[in-house]
Amino acid sequence: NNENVTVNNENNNEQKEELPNVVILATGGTIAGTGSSSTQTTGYKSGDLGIETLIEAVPEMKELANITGEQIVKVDSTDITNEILLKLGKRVNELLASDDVDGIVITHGTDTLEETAYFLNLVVKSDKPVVLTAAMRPATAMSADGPFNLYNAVLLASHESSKGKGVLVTLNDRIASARNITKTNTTATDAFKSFENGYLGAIVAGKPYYYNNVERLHTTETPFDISKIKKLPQVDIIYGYQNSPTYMYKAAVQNGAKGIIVAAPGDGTLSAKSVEGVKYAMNKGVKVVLSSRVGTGTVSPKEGYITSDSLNPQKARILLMLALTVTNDPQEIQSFFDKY
Ligand SMILES: NC(=O)C[C@H](N)C(=O)O
Repeated sequence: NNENVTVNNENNNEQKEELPNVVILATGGTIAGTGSSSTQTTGYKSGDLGIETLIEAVPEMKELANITGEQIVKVDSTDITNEILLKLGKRVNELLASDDVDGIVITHGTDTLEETAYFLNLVVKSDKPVVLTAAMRPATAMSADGPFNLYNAVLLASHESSKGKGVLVTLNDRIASARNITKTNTTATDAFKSFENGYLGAIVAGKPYYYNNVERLHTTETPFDISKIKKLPQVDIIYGYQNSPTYMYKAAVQNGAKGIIVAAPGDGTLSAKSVEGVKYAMNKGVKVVLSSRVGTGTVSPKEGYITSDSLNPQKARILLMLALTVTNDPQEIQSFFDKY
Protein backbone atom coordinates (compact mmCIF):
# COMPACT_ATOMS: atom_id res chain seq x y z
CA ASN A 1 0.00 0.00 0.00
CA ASN A 2 1.71 3.15 -1.21
CA GLU A 3 -0.80 5.63 0.11
CA ASN A 4 0.13 8.08 2.84
CA VAL A 5 3.75 7.06 3.16
CA THR A 6 5.63 9.83 4.88
CA VAL A 7 9.33 10.16 4.21
CA ASN A 8 11.74 12.81 5.39
CA ASN A 9 14.85 13.60 3.47
CA GLU A 10 16.69 14.29 6.70
CA ASN A 11 16.12 12.91 10.13
CA ASN A 12 14.45 15.54 12.27
CA ASN A 13 17.49 16.83 14.14
CA GLU A 14 19.07 17.61 10.78
CA GLN A 15 16.14 19.79 9.68
CA LYS A 16 17.36 23.33 9.30
CA GLU A 17 15.41 25.86 11.37
CA GLU A 18 16.05 28.72 8.98
CA LEU A 19 14.61 26.88 5.97
CA PRO A 20 10.90 26.78 5.12
CA ASN A 21 9.06 23.47 5.41
CA VAL A 22 7.64 22.16 2.16
CA VAL A 23 5.50 19.05 1.78
CA ILE A 24 5.49 17.24 -1.56
CA LEU A 25 2.27 15.36 -2.31
CA ALA A 26 2.81 12.82 -5.06
CA THR A 27 0.00 11.53 -7.25
CA GLY A 28 1.83 9.72 -10.08
CA GLY A 29 2.08 10.79 -13.71
CA THR A 30 5.01 10.82 -16.09
CA ILE A 31 7.20 12.64 -13.60
CA ALA A 32 7.13 9.29 -11.75
CA GLY A 33 7.07 7.28 -14.97
CA THR A 34 9.52 4.59 -16.03
CA GLY A 35 10.38 3.27 -19.48
CA SER A 36 12.55 0.39 -20.61
CA SER A 37 15.23 2.60 -22.20
CA SER A 38 16.51 6.16 -22.01
CA THR A 39 14.97 6.95 -25.38
CA GLN A 40 11.48 5.66 -24.58
CA THR A 41 9.22 8.71 -24.28
CA THR A 42 5.81 7.14 -25.02
CA GLY A 43 4.14 3.96 -23.81
CA TYR A 44 6.13 3.97 -20.54
CA LYS A 45 4.65 3.16 -17.15
CA SER A 46 3.11 6.31 -15.71
CA GLY A 47 3.17 6.85 -11.92
CA ASP A 48 5.55 3.96 -11.30
CA LEU A 49 8.03 5.57 -8.90
CA GLY A 50 7.23 6.46 -5.30
CA ILE A 51 7.74 9.82 -3.63
CA GLU A 52 10.95 8.62 -1.92
CA THR A 53 12.57 8.07 -5.31
CA LEU A 54 11.44 11.46 -6.63
CA ILE A 55 12.95 13.20 -3.59
CA GLU A 56 16.19 11.20 -3.74
CA ALA A 57 16.63 12.18 -7.39
CA VAL A 58 16.81 15.89 -6.50
CA PRO A 59 19.05 16.28 -3.41
CA GLU A 60 19.53 19.97 -4.37
CA MET A 61 16.04 20.65 -2.97
CA LYS A 62 17.46 20.26 0.55
CA GLU A 63 19.22 23.60 0.11
CA LEU A 64 15.85 25.28 -0.45
CA ALA A 65 13.58 23.70 2.15
CA ASN A 66 13.05 20.96 4.66
CA ILE A 67 11.23 18.42 2.52
CA THR A 68 8.61 15.91 3.56
CA GLY A 69 6.84 13.65 1.07
CA GLU A 70 3.51 11.89 0.99
CA GLN A 71 2.10 9.55 -1.60
CA ILE A 72 -1.56 10.45 -2.15
CA VAL A 73 -2.12 8.06 -5.08
CA LYS A 74 0.07 6.55 -7.80
CA VAL A 75 -1.89 6.94 -11.00
CA ASP A 76 -1.80 8.28 -14.51
CA SER A 77 -3.61 11.61 -14.28
CA THR A 78 -6.42 10.34 -16.49
CA ASP A 79 -7.34 8.21 -13.46
CA ILE A 80 -7.68 11.15 -11.08
CA THR A 81 -11.29 10.88 -9.90
CA ASN A 82 -13.53 13.30 -8.01
CA GLU A 83 -12.82 11.23 -4.88
CA ILE A 84 -9.07 11.77 -5.35
CA LEU A 85 -9.64 15.51 -5.93
CA LEU A 86 -11.51 15.73 -2.63
CA LYS A 87 -8.89 13.71 -0.79
CA LEU A 88 -6.09 15.89 -2.17
CA GLY A 89 -7.92 19.15 -1.48
CA LYS A 90 -8.70 18.15 2.08
CA ARG A 91 -5.11 17.06 2.72
CA VAL A 92 -3.74 20.34 1.32
CA ASN A 93 -6.03 22.36 3.60
CA GLU A 94 -5.15 20.19 6.60
CA LEU A 95 -1.41 20.63 6.00
CA LEU A 96 -1.58 24.37 5.33
CA ALA A 97 -3.53 24.93 8.55
CA SER A 98 -0.39 23.89 10.42
CA ASP A 99 2.26 26.47 11.37
CA ASP A 100 4.84 23.82 10.53
CA VAL A 101 4.01 23.84 6.82
CA ASP A 102 5.05 26.79 4.65
CA GLY A 103 4.19 25.50 1.22
CA ILE A 104 3.03 22.52 -0.79
CA VAL A 105 4.21 20.95 -4.03
CA ILE A 106 2.07 18.46 -5.90
CA THR A 107 3.51 16.14 -8.52
CA HIS A 108 0.90 15.15 -11.09
CA GLY A 109 0.41 13.77 -14.57
CA THR A 110 0.19 16.40 -17.28
CA ASP A 111 -2.96 15.14 -19.01
CA THR A 112 -5.39 16.46 -16.41
CA LEU A 113 -3.05 18.65 -14.37
CA GLU A 114 -4.96 21.80 -15.24
CA GLU A 115 -8.17 20.29 -13.80
CA THR A 116 -6.62 19.44 -10.43
CA ALA A 117 -4.76 22.76 -10.34
CA TYR A 118 -7.94 24.75 -10.99
CA PHE A 119 -9.90 22.66 -8.48
CA LEU A 120 -7.32 23.45 -5.79
CA ASN A 121 -7.28 27.10 -6.89
CA LEU A 122 -10.97 27.21 -5.92
CA VAL A 123 -10.93 25.16 -2.70
CA VAL A 124 -7.62 25.81 -0.91
CA LYS A 125 -8.23 28.01 2.12
CA SER A 126 -4.80 29.54 2.62
CA ASP A 127 -2.53 32.08 0.96
CA LYS A 128 0.54 29.86 1.39
CA PRO A 129 2.01 28.65 -1.91
CA VAL A 130 0.59 25.51 -3.54
CA VAL A 131 2.54 24.57 -6.66
CA LEU A 132 1.81 21.79 -9.14
CA THR A 133 4.47 20.36 -11.36
CA ALA A 134 4.81 17.49 -13.81
CA ALA A 135 6.94 16.14 -16.62
CA MET A 136 6.49 15.32 -20.27
CA ARG A 137 9.36 12.80 -20.27
CA PRO A 138 9.49 9.86 -17.88
CA ALA A 139 12.10 9.78 -15.11
CA THR A 140 14.15 7.20 -17.03
CA ALA A 141 14.43 9.28 -20.21
CA MET A 142 17.48 11.16 -21.44
CA SER A 143 16.95 14.87 -20.61
CA ALA A 144 14.02 14.04 -18.35
CA ASP A 145 12.29 17.31 -17.46
CA GLY A 146 10.87 16.12 -14.13
CA PRO A 147 13.79 16.72 -11.73
CA PHE A 148 14.33 20.40 -12.62
CA ASN A 149 10.59 21.02 -12.67
CA LEU A 150 10.37 19.52 -9.18
CA TYR A 151 13.29 21.64 -7.99
CA ASN A 152 11.61 24.76 -9.38
CA ALA A 153 8.31 23.84 -7.75
CA VAL A 154 10.01 23.57 -4.36
CA LEU A 155 11.75 26.89 -5.02
CA LEU A 156 8.37 28.55 -5.64
CA ALA A 157 6.66 26.81 -2.72
CA SER A 158 9.36 28.04 -0.34
CA HIS A 159 9.39 31.62 -1.61
CA GLU A 160 7.54 34.50 0.11
CA SER A 161 6.80 36.11 -3.26
CA SER A 162 4.63 33.13 -4.27
CA LYS A 163 2.11 33.82 -1.50
CA GLY A 164 -1.44 34.95 -2.22
CA LYS A 165 -1.29 34.28 -5.95
CA GLY A 166 -3.59 31.28 -5.97
CA VAL A 167 -2.47 27.83 -7.02
CA LEU A 168 0.59 27.91 -9.26
CA VAL A 169 1.85 25.58 -11.97
CA THR A 170 5.46 25.37 -13.08
CA LEU A 171 7.06 23.53 -15.98
CA ASN A 172 9.93 24.66 -18.22
CA ASP A 173 11.03 27.48 -15.88
CA ARG A 174 7.70 29.25 -16.22
CA ILE A 175 5.22 30.21 -13.53
CA ALA A 176 1.52 30.11 -14.38
CA SER A 177 -1.77 30.58 -12.60
CA ALA A 178 -3.88 27.42 -12.34
CA ARG A 179 -6.72 29.48 -13.88
CA ASN A 180 -4.92 30.08 -17.15
CA ILE A 181 -2.57 27.17 -17.80
CA THR A 182 -3.48 24.44 -20.27
CA LYS A 183 -1.81 21.51 -21.99
CA THR A 184 -1.49 22.19 -25.73
CA ASN A 185 0.63 19.36 -27.08
CA THR A 186 0.47 15.57 -26.75
CA THR A 187 4.18 14.88 -26.33
CA ALA A 188 6.42 17.96 -26.62
CA THR A 189 8.23 19.22 -23.53
CA ASP A 190 6.85 22.74 -24.09
CA ALA A 191 3.28 21.39 -23.97
CA PHE A 192 1.98 23.87 -21.39
CA LYS A 193 0.83 27.34 -22.31
CA SER A 194 -0.77 30.08 -20.31
CA PHE A 195 -3.52 32.08 -21.96
CA GLU A 196 -5.39 35.25 -20.99
CA ASN A 197 -2.86 37.31 -19.05
CA GLY A 198 -0.03 34.94 -20.01
CA TYR A 199 2.41 33.63 -17.47
CA LEU A 200 2.69 35.11 -14.02
CA GLY A 201 6.43 34.96 -14.27
CA ALA A 202 9.55 32.92 -14.81
CA ILE A 203 12.32 31.28 -12.84
CA VAL A 204 15.72 32.60 -13.80
CA ALA A 205 19.04 31.71 -12.19
CA GLY A 206 17.32 30.08 -9.24
CA LYS A 207 15.01 32.99 -8.50
CA PRO A 208 11.30 33.54 -9.18
CA TYR A 209 10.46 36.69 -11.14
CA TYR A 210 6.77 37.63 -10.98
CA TYR A 211 5.48 40.07 -13.61
CA ASN A 212 1.70 39.66 -13.74
CA ASN A 213 -1.02 39.57 -11.14
CA VAL A 214 -3.93 37.18 -10.99
CA GLU A 215 -7.13 39.17 -11.50
CA ARG A 216 -9.60 36.32 -11.01
CA LEU A 217 -10.55 35.41 -7.44
CA HIS A 218 -9.18 32.23 -5.92
CA THR A 219 -8.48 30.22 -2.74
CA THR A 220 -9.62 32.24 0.31
CA GLU A 221 -11.79 34.46 -1.92
CA THR A 222 -14.21 31.72 -3.05
CA PRO A 223 -17.23 30.30 -1.15
CA PHE A 224 -16.33 26.64 -1.79
CA ASP A 225 -15.78 24.61 1.36
CA ILE A 226 -15.01 20.96 0.67
CA SER A 227 -14.28 20.02 4.28
CA LYS A 228 -17.66 18.30 4.68
CA ILE A 229 -18.26 17.24 1.09
CA LYS A 230 -18.13 13.49 0.47
CA LYS A 231 -19.17 13.47 -3.18
CA LEU A 232 -19.10 16.09 -5.93
CA PRO A 233 -22.11 16.41 -8.23
CA GLN A 234 -21.68 14.70 -11.59
CA VAL A 235 -20.94 17.10 -14.43
CA ASP A 236 -20.30 15.78 -17.92
CA ILE A 237 -18.82 17.36 -21.04
CA ILE A 238 -20.51 16.99 -24.43
CA TYR A 239 -18.64 17.87 -27.60
CA GLY A 240 -20.29 19.91 -30.34
CA TYR A 241 -19.52 19.17 -33.99
CA GLN A 242 -21.18 18.87 -37.39
CA ASN A 243 -24.07 16.40 -37.32
CA SER A 244 -23.83 15.97 -33.52
CA PRO A 245 -26.91 14.16 -32.12
CA THR A 246 -29.18 14.99 -29.16
CA TYR A 247 -29.00 11.59 -27.49
CA MET A 248 -25.80 12.33 -25.57
CA TYR A 249 -27.67 14.97 -23.56
CA LYS A 250 -30.37 12.43 -22.75
CA ALA A 251 -27.77 9.83 -21.80
CA ALA A 252 -26.02 12.32 -19.49
CA VAL A 253 -29.27 13.24 -17.75
CA GLN A 254 -30.38 9.61 -17.46
CA ASN A 255 -27.01 8.70 -15.95
CA GLY A 256 -27.30 11.24 -13.16
CA ALA A 257 -25.57 14.36 -14.49
CA LYS A 258 -26.48 17.47 -12.51
CA GLY A 259 -24.57 19.65 -14.92
CA ILE A 260 -23.41 19.55 -18.53
CA ILE A 261 -20.62 21.51 -20.17
CA VAL A 262 -20.95 21.96 -23.91
CA ALA A 263 -17.59 22.03 -25.71
CA ALA A 264 -19.20 24.07 -28.47
CA PRO A 265 -17.59 24.52 -31.89
CA GLY A 266 -17.16 28.31 -31.67
CA ASP A 267 -18.32 31.12 -29.42
CA GLY A 268 -20.70 28.78 -27.56
CA THR A 269 -22.55 28.08 -30.80
CA LEU A 270 -25.08 25.25 -30.86
CA SER A 271 -26.50 23.27 -33.77
CA ALA A 272 -30.29 22.87 -33.91
CA LYS A 273 -29.94 19.32 -32.58
CA SER A 274 -27.65 20.45 -29.75
CA VAL A 275 -30.21 23.12 -28.81
CA GLU A 276 -32.79 20.33 -28.56
CA GLY A 277 -30.46 18.36 -26.27
CA VAL A 278 -29.61 21.39 -24.16
CA LYS A 279 -33.32 22.30 -23.77
CA TYR A 280 -34.12 18.70 -22.78
CA ALA A 281 -31.44 18.79 -20.07
CA MET A 282 -32.45 22.25 -18.82
CA ASN A 283 -36.09 21.17 -18.55
CA LYS A 284 -34.94 18.34 -16.28
CA GLY A 285 -33.24 20.90 -14.00
CA VAL A 286 -29.74 20.11 -15.24
CA LYS A 287 -27.47 23.16 -15.42
CA VAL A 288 -25.86 23.61 -18.83
CA VAL A 289 -22.78 25.78 -19.39
CA LEU A 290 -21.62 26.80 -22.85
CA SER A 291 -17.86 26.55 -23.25
CA SER A 292 -15.84 26.21 -26.43
CA ARG A 293 -13.72 23.51 -28.02
CA VAL A 294 -11.61 26.20 -29.74
CA GLY A 295 -9.00 26.35 -26.99
CA THR A 296 -8.68 30.09 -26.48
CA GLY A 297 -11.03 33.03 -26.18
CA THR A 298 -14.04 34.07 -24.14
CA VAL A 299 -17.54 32.74 -24.78
CA SER A 300 -19.73 35.85 -25.00
CA PRO A 301 -22.85 36.14 -22.78
CA LYS A 302 -25.99 34.48 -24.22
CA GLU A 303 -29.54 35.21 -23.10
CA GLY A 304 -30.96 32.20 -21.25
CA TYR A 305 -27.66 30.35 -21.02
CA ILE A 306 -24.75 30.13 -18.61
CA THR A 307 -21.44 30.74 -20.40
CA SER A 308 -17.96 29.69 -19.28
CA ASP A 309 -16.13 33.00 -19.76
CA SER A 310 -12.68 31.86 -20.95
CA LEU A 311 -12.65 28.56 -19.08
CA ASN A 312 -12.07 25.60 -21.36
CA PRO A 313 -14.55 22.70 -21.02
CA GLN A 314 -12.47 20.66 -18.57
CA LYS A 315 -11.99 23.64 -16.24
CA ALA A 316 -15.63 24.71 -16.65
CA ARG A 317 -16.56 21.23 -15.41
CA ILE A 318 -14.52 21.77 -12.24
CA LEU A 319 -16.15 25.12 -11.52
CA LEU A 320 -19.68 23.88 -12.25
CA MET A 321 -19.22 20.90 -9.89
CA LEU A 322 -18.18 23.25 -7.10
CA ALA A 323 -20.84 25.83 -7.96
CA LEU A 324 -23.53 23.15 -7.64
CA THR A 325 -22.36 22.42 -4.08
CA VAL A 326 -23.52 25.91 -3.06
CA THR A 327 -26.32 26.96 -5.43
CA ASN A 328 -28.75 25.95 -8.17
CA ASP A 329 -29.44 29.50 -9.27
CA PRO A 330 -28.25 30.03 -12.89
CA GLN A 331 -27.51 33.71 -12.27
CA GLU A 332 -25.36 32.94 -9.27
CA ILE A 333 -23.58 30.20 -11.21
CA GLN A 334 -22.94 32.71 -14.01
CA SER A 335 -21.50 35.14 -11.47
CA PHE A 336 -18.99 32.46 -10.43
CA PHE A 337 -17.90 32.04 -14.06
CA ASP A 338 -17.53 35.82 -14.29
CA LYS A 339 -15.38 36.00 -11.13
CA TYR A 340 -13.21 32.87 -10.83
N1 LIG B 1 3.09 13.60 -19.14
C1 LIG B 1 2.19 12.97 -18.39
O1 LIG B 1 2.25 13.06 -17.19
C2 LIG B 1 1.13 12.18 -19.10
C3 LIG B 1 0.51 11.06 -18.32
N2 LIG B 1 -0.34 10.28 -19.18
C4 LIG B 1 -0.32 11.55 -17.15
O2 LIG B 1 -1.07 12.48 -17.31
O3 LIG B 1 -0.29 10.99 -16.09
